[in-house]
Amino acid sequence: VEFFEQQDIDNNLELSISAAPVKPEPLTINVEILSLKVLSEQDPKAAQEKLPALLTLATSLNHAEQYLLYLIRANIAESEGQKHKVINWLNQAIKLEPSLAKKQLDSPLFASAYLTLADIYQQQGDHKKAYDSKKQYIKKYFAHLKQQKALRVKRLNEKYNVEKQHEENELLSQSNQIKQYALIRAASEKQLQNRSITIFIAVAVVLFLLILRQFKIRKALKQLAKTDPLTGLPNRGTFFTLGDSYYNQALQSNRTLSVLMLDIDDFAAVNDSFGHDAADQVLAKIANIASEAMRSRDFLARIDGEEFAAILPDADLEQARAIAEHIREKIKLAAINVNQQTVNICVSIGLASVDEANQGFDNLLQVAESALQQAKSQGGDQVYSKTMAAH
Ligand SMILES: Nc1nc2c(ncn2[C@@H]2O[C@H](COP(=O)(O)OP(=O)(O)OP(=O)(O)O)[C@@H](O)[C@H]2O)c(=O)[nH]1
Repeated sequence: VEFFEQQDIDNNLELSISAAPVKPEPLTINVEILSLKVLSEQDPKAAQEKLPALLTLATSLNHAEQYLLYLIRANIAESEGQKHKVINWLNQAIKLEPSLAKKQLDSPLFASAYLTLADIYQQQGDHKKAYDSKKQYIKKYFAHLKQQKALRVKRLNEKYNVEKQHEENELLSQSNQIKQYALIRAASEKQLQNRSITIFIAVAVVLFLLILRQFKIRKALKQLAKTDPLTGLPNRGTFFTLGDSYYNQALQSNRTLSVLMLDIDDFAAVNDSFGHDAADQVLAKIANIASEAMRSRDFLARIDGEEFAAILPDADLEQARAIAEHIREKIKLAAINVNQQTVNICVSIGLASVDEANQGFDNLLQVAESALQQAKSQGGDQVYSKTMAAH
C-alpha cells in the first residue's frame, strides 16, 4: 500500500509540474489568525474565547484566512468531541481550495485538514474516507517537500550563480590587473630600453669627443713638434726632413734648386740693449718680414737661435740672389718697434745652388753655410755665394 501511495503521489507531482496550469499566487495571512490556529491546536478553549473577535472580521478575510478559520473551528469542535462539526468545518475549508494556490495548500498549515479528517474517519470506522484523506495529506506532504527541495535548489543555484559571478568578476578584475601590470611592465621596460639607448648614445658621443680631442691634441703636438713656437715657422727637424725630399725631387726632375742661410748681424747687441724678450719679438718680426719677401713656393724655417734657412725650388743662383737681396733690404729698411724704440737690423745671407753643390742636401747646406760665414767675415749686411761675387 505504501509503495502504491508513493507511486501515486510521484505521478501526481509529475503531472502537476508538467501540466503547468496558471495558478493563483499564495495569499498573505493575518498574523492573529496564524497564532489562533496554533492556539487552537494547543489550547482549544482559549482559542474559542478569542474566536468571536475574529469572526467579526470574517467578511474582510481572504480565502486563505477563511480556510484557516475553518481549521480553527474544526480544532475547537474536535476538542469538544463534535465530530460531525469537525467534518463540516473541514469540508467548508476544502471547498475554498479551487481559489487557493496549490503551493499554499500543500503546506502543512493547510494540509493538516486532511490529517484531521483521516483521524476522524478512522475513529468513525470509515476506512475508505480515512484512506482517501490520508492519501491526500501524504500527496500534499510530498508535494510540499518537493517544493521545499526545489526552493532550496533554487536558492542554492542562486547562491551558486552569485558566487560564480562574484568569482568571475574577481577573475576578470585579476586578469585586468595582470594586463595592467603587463602594460606597466612593458612601458617601464621600454623606458629602460630608451634610457639604455640614451646612455649608450651619450657614452658613444662622449667617447667620440674624447677621441676627437685626443686626436686634435696629438695633431697639435705633432704640429708643435714640427714648428718653432716663437716664429711659427717650421723648425730645424722639419727643414732637414723636407729639405732632403726637395733636393731629391729637384735632381730627379732635373730642375734647379737653391738654399739660403740667413743670420742676424750683432744679435747679441740687440739682446744686450733691449733684453731677451724684446729680442724675441725682433726674431718673430724678422721671420715675418722674410716670409713675406719670399715667393709662395719657397720654404723658410728657423734652424737655430738667430739663424734661418730657406729652400728655393726652381731658383738658380741668380734668382736666389734676387730673393735674398729682397729679403735683406726689406729687413734693413724695416723700422722694427720694440719697447717703443726702433731697432735697425741687418742680416747676412749665404747662398748655394744644386748647380754648384750636388753631393746631397747636407752638402748644399754646407756650401750655403760657408757662403754665410764669408758674408759675415766681409762685414755682414750682404748676400754671398761661392760662385757669384758678393754685392
Ligand atoms: N732673445 C734671443 N736671443 C737669442 C736666441 N737665440 C740666440 N740668441 C742670442 O743671439 C746671440 C748670438 O750671438 P753670436 O753668435 O755672437 O752672434 P751675433 O751677436 O749675432 O754676432 P754675429 O752673428 O757675428 O753678427 C746671443 O746673444 C744669443 O743669446 C733666442 O732665441 N732669443
